[in-house]
Order: sequence, then C-alpha cells, then structure tokens
Amino acid sequence: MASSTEDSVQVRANLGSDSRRKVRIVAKIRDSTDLEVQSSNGSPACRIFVQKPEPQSSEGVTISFTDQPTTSRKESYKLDYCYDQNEDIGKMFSREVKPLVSGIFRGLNASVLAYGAKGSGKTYTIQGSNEKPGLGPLAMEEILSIAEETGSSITMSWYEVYQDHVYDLLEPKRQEVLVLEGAGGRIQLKGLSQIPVKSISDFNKIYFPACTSRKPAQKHTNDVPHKSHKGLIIYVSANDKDSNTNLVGKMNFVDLAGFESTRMNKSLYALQNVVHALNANERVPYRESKLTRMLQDTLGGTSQILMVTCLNPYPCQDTIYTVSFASRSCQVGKICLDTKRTMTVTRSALYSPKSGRPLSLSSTSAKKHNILQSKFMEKKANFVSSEMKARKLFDGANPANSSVQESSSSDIASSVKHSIQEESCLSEISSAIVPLPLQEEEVSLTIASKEIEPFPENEAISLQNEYKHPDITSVSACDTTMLIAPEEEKENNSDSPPLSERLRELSNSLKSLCSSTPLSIKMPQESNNPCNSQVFVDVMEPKTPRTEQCLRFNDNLELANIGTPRGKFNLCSSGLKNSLVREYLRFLNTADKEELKGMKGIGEKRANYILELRDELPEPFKDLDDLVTRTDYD
Ligand SMILES: Nc1ncnc2c1ncn2[C@@H]1O[C@H](COP(=O)(O)OP(=O)(O)OP(=O)(O)O)[C@@H](O)[C@H]1O
Repeated sequence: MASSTEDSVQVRANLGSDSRRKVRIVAKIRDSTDLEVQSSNGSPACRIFVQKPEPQSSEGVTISFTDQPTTSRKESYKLDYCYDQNEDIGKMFSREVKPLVSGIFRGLNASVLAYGAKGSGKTYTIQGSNEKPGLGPLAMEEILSIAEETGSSITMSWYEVYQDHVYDLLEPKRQEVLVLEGAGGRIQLKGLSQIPVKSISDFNKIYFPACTSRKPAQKHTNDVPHKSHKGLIIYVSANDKDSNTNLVGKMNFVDLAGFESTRMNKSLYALQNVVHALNANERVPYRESKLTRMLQDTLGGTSQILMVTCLNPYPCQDTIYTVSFASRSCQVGKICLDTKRTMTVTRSALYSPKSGRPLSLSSTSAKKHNILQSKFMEKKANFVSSEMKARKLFDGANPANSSVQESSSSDIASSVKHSIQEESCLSEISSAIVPLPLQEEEVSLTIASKEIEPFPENEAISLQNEYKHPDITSVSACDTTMLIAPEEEKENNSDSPPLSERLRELSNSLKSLCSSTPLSIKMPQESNNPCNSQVFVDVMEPKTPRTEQCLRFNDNLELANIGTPRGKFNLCSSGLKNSLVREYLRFLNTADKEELKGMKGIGEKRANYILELRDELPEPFKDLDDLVTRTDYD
C-alpha cells in the first residue's frame, strides 16, 4: 500500500475555482515503453507539456502539446491535476481516491473512471497487477483495513459492458445482467453476483485471474475489436452506531474502453455527455446508454466522482481530443483565450449541434468522404419519412393542431430564427463535418480539420454582435465548441430561459415545421418528383451552400409551393429540421413527466407512455419512428 506525506491532503475537495462542478478530472501520463523511446529517436514529433501551480494552490494544471499534428496551433488545456511519469499510481491513490473512502463508510457512493485513448494506461491505472496494484485493489486494501476496525462487511462485483449489454465477470457463464430502475431511481443490477471479501489476498485471487481472462462475454466477430468497459464495485455495509442503522455505500472503478476519436463507442459518448452535464449542472442524460444507466447511482446525487484521463506520452490526435474533452468538462461555463487569434469557448461541445455527435480533428480522404456521403444521404432520405411519421404523434393528440398548420410561415420563422442563425453561423465548420455510418455500438464523426479556416473578420463581428462577446475574433477547428457556447452564456445570465425552455421552444418549432412540411415536401417514394432530388441535393452536399447562410427569414415569406421563398426554405432547411429532431429526441430521452406534459400535444397519457417506453426500450429513442408505433394507441 502506498503511503505519502500528502495522504492528508484533501485534493478531492479541490475542484478548482468552480465549486458547482461534481466531477474532478485529473490526467495521468503513462510511462514510455522502450519501443516508443527507440522509435522516437529521442525527439518525438509531439510532446506533452504540463505546467503545474504551486503545491498548495487550488489552481489546476495547464497541459499543452508541442507541434500539434492536427491543428498546428498551440492550445492549452486546463485540468484539475496531471500526474506525470514520475508520479506513480500509489501517489494518485493517496491524493485522489483515499479521501473518498471514508464517505463510503457513511453510505455515500463514488465512481472512479479511467478514460483515454487505446493503450494509454487505463487498465494499468484501475486494475494494475499483483505486483503493481491499481486504484481498485489499493482502494480495496484501504477499505478492508477500515472494515476490520469498524466491523463492516465488504462485498464485490465485477462486470463488463459490451455493446450495451452488461455481463457478470464473476460468473463462469458470463451471465447477462439486467439494469433495472426501482423506486426513487434506485438502480438494481439483477443477476450481478456480489461476493464477500475478507482479505486482500482473497480479493487478488479472484480479481486478477478475472482481469486476465479476457474471455468475451459474447461471441465477437473477428473483424471487430473487443472493446468493452470493465467495472469493479466494492460495497461497504457499515453500522452507524449513532442511529443504529445499516449504511451501504459503494465504489465503482471503471476501466473504460479505449477511445478512438474516429470511431466513438456509443456508451463512451453517452458517458462524456453525462460527465459534462454533471459538471455543467444540467439535466443528466443517464438513459442514453446501459453504462450510464448502471452508473447512475454512483454518479448522481451526493456521489463523489473522479475521472482519470489517461494519456499516451507521445501524443496523437486521440490524446489531444481526450485532453480537450476533459478540459472542456473542467471549464464548463468559462471562456479561456488560448492565443491572440483563437478563442475556445468551453461549454458542452462534445458534439456538433448539427450532427449531434462528437467531433474529432482528423482529415478525411476524398474517397472515404464520397462513400460516407452516399450513406449519409440514405439516412437523410429515411429522415424525411420519419419526419412525416412523426406528425402522427402530434396530429392526433393536439386539438389545436390545425392552428399550428395554419400558422403563418413568419410565425414559424420567428420561433426558429435563433436556431437558424446559430446553424448558419456554423456552416463553415459544419461543411467539414462528415458523419460516418452508425455502427451497432459506435457513432463516428470526422472533421476534415484542414478545410476549416478561421471565420472571416466580418463573420466574427456578426458573432460578436449576436453573442455579445467582445473577445470573439475568430473561430477555428477546435473551437466548434462555440456553436453551443452562447447558450451557456445565456444560462449564466439570470434573465435567460433555462435549457428545458429552450428545448421546448425547439420542439415546438419542430412540430410547426413537421406540420407544414407536406405543403412543400413530398414523400420520398415519389422518386420522379424533382422536389425530392432537390431535397437530397441539399442533404448530399458536403459543403453547406452559402445561400443557406444568407437565407434569413423575411416577414413576407409566402406559404409553400416549391418556387416561393417558403418553398426554398423547406428545401434548404433539412439540416435544421434534422437538428431540431435531434434536440427533440434528446428532450424526450431525458425529460421528466412534468416537462413532457409541458410540451404541446403531450398530456398525462402520452407522457406516461413515453416514460414507459423509455423504460422498456433497451436504449434511448434514436429516431422519431421509435415513438410512432406507440402513438397509435389513441
Ligand atoms: N504508468 C505506467 N507505467 C508503466 N507502464 C505502463 C503505465 N501505464 C501503462 N503501462 C503499460 O502500457 C501498456 C498499455 O497499458 P494499458 O493496457 O493499461 O492501456 P489501456 O489504456 O488499458 O489499453 P486499452 O485501451 O487497449 O484497454 C501496458 O503494457 C501497461 O503495462
């Protein structure tokens, strides 16, 4: 067991200057392997620099990279702390994890998550080995020693999450575990074994063979790498003498799947959103994946959370992405100017508002671009029919629907104007965003970063006016964060509507758009209709047409026929509709009953059905079709 003079330092309590944040985020730089040292010839192409504050300072560290391969710009990222190659896991345990242990004996929960690119040291950090135990075994040792003194009992579980299914790793048959949500949001892991642990040698005998046995829970095809998350849960059952009650606390140590910015694991993506929402004090989208659902009670409420961002010593694009994500989650709601020219607005920019997916910074070849484009087009074509089906949800339910249909285009326009403006301001960036087809368990996105130029001066001025931020001078690749940033600024402003209100506004706009759509957009089956091909031209076009950017609403827009301004809007706005659909789905996946009922067209009955459906479906609503089948009930 590592000991350190810093044992007593309650680093956990230090979440930088922002006390609202729930998740402490530290980095750990892995030791270089001999091979890495040899192949770099002593002068690696890119290095990590860590600038640390004074030892007792509450300021975080600043991480930067030399010769950033993807952006050729010098960015710096702030985190709560960074453990360099000279600082071992024992030291990290003493400073970060040990202070959490006493809370577990008081009935609190905690999560320690290791996140990072492939091979960055996540398993080393969480599990370690018999010789060099990681944070999990070190915590178990500490917990066992306290349990001995206090007479508490300790049990453990060991699980794997693969392709949105949870498996019991202590069961030889790798039985599937059901994640159930009980009263008061209590998570029950049905079928997960929990075995008593009396000593650390007992634990090591169980844990390390289980760690090394990489027998997959399910059959994996040869071409898909086995990327799973593994978690160790340590349960403490302690007797509280004062109240004579039994307190149960648990600690969840999760070794997350290796991260690749170009092929994002779906549950990792969901976890990123959860971490971000926790730190930003926003509604937390736990239901977006099995992993986040099952972690809900060790992440939510009074839980203590530590995220360890593992870094390869010779950074690559994934390393920069990892640090960038971690830093954004650390800095939510703040704006930091990294260079004279560039601005990073740190907000929930884990995904592009246009694609709803995470962004990465690699370049894409033209060939791949074309293949993806056509797949993307297919998806968009389906979207038109989903959109039509989605109308069913509202048409039947909303007695006032006719008035929605009859509402003038200028009404619709004013309600979505803000979104359109945001979107059009982003068109330069979004033009370089190429969504890859969805894998069963992965979402992917690549940005051809080289194609992204800083915004022209006049657009920066328009952003400055629109978002009332004097520091905006230009925006470039990494700064896609700013797409959502204005909202964060508004959230900080007490006069501004909360996020839920904005989502409601967006969804109402969606309904208005859906209601008016048939007037100008025909169903895709009518393939000889020239209107359809025009719609798809818009969909296919990888570079958002400049005209869209210029297309502002005008009070005299006429109701639709394809040649009118309204018709043109319908043709050009599929991106907007798509974006609204995504916002709406996000709302449906996370809103509580009262919020659902606040939506036009959703009453008590529909809200109940949506909530039931959310519980029944193995994953969140991904498409409006997911709702349609159930909305036929009335
Ligand atoms: N701090 C460290 N000191 C020495 N060796 C390390 C350290 N961290 C990791 N390693 C070694 O680096 C290699 C990769 O580490 P590890 O398997 O933990 O990475 P990982 O991020 O879990 O990989 P994957 O994404 O494939 O699961 C292993 O051989 C491990 O022993």
